[in-house]
Amino acid sequence: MRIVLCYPVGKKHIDQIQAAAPDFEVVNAGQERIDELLPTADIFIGHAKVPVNWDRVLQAGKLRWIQSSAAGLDHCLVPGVIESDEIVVSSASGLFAPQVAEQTFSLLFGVIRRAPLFFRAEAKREFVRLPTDDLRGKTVGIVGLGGNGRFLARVLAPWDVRIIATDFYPVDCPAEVSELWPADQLDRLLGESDVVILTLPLNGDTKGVFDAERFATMKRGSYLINVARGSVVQEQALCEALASGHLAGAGLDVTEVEPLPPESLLWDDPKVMISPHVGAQSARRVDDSTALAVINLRRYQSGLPVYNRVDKRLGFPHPSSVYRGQAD
Ligand SMILES: NC(=O)c1ccc[n+]([C@@H]2O[C@H](COP(=O)([O-])OP(=O)(O)OC[C@H]3O[C@@H](n4cnc5c(N)ncnc54)[C@H](O)[C@@H]3O)[C@@H](O)[C@H]2O)c1
Ligand SMILES: O=C(O)[C@H](O)CO
Repeated sequence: MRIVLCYPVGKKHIDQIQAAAPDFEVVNAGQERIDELLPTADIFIGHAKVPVNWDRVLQAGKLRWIQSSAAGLDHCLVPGVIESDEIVVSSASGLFAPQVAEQTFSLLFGVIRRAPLFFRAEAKREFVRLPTDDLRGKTVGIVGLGGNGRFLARVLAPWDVRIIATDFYPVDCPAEVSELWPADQLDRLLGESDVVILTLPLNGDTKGVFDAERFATMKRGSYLINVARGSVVQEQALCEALASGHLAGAGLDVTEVEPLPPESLLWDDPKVMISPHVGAQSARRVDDSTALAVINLRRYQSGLPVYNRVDKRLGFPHPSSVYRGQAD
């Protein structure tokens, strides 16, 4: 039986996985050999950034479990995997919440404190003083109160903001959140928020949901921060909402196409701050992904349900499955 890995593991991580699954052969495919080796895997741990021939994987009929090293599963939830009764999929939901919050803060404060304009002036050695906005007292709407959204709510609270949120499972409202509504109350959230932060998954229901109508529903002068997936937003509509002045700014860690094409209007807009999908990045990312994989490997082999098991049609875990650092 074979475990195929595809994330930037070192010897330490491979040893940890091997120790947790002594009956398995552990093979580190990396991005270079993932397409070739995935059909031979019983278990896949990782995150393929390169195209994979999933038909070949499904025809081989070996794969039983995917432990993603990413929170977003859009890379592996192809129709054959979704329809399979045999393949379990679990995610890294919430695992990178502190880093995603740091990235959200740098975009959020960057945009409201006009960092893109100041950086442009700085590059020209110009000392340009312009009025800036501030966060205190504003209403922040978090769309998707999972691992990332909840962490953000906690760390935003000291700014005396009113935090409202929507979630697919609107249960267990944290103390920092004034109102938690079901996902279908998105327009209500948009109409009340000065800052909207996207922390929801990309799936059939959420693709392109931020269209011209949604932007028109947002408050005039509000900000959009997207640290989820670029395709949740229709970028043309976003550009128009910014150009008309309806939106005061946007901070984007993710874009519809990555890398963002050179011709995109977003590059030139001084109200926009862009980062190259680095929200989950940190030196400890691989350690954290491996720690969850090891916990789940032990559970999987003992017949216990793995943490962060996703509903494959939705692409995210039920709250009861979420790993919150429980001791095993
Ligand atoms: N920028 C980055 O580097 C980065 C890093 C991690 C995650 N992400 C993205 O952010 C998403 C969230 O990450 P997470 O770790 O918090 O995942 P998570 O699974 O813990 O949280 C997602 C939450 O969104 C909710 N949700 C689902 N559909 C919704 C809808 N239509 N409206 C409102 N809420 C909805 C779910 O119920 C869940 O609580 C991931 O799916 C991934 O695509 C991006
Ligand atoms: O989903 C995630 O974990 C990040 O976006 C990296 O893929």
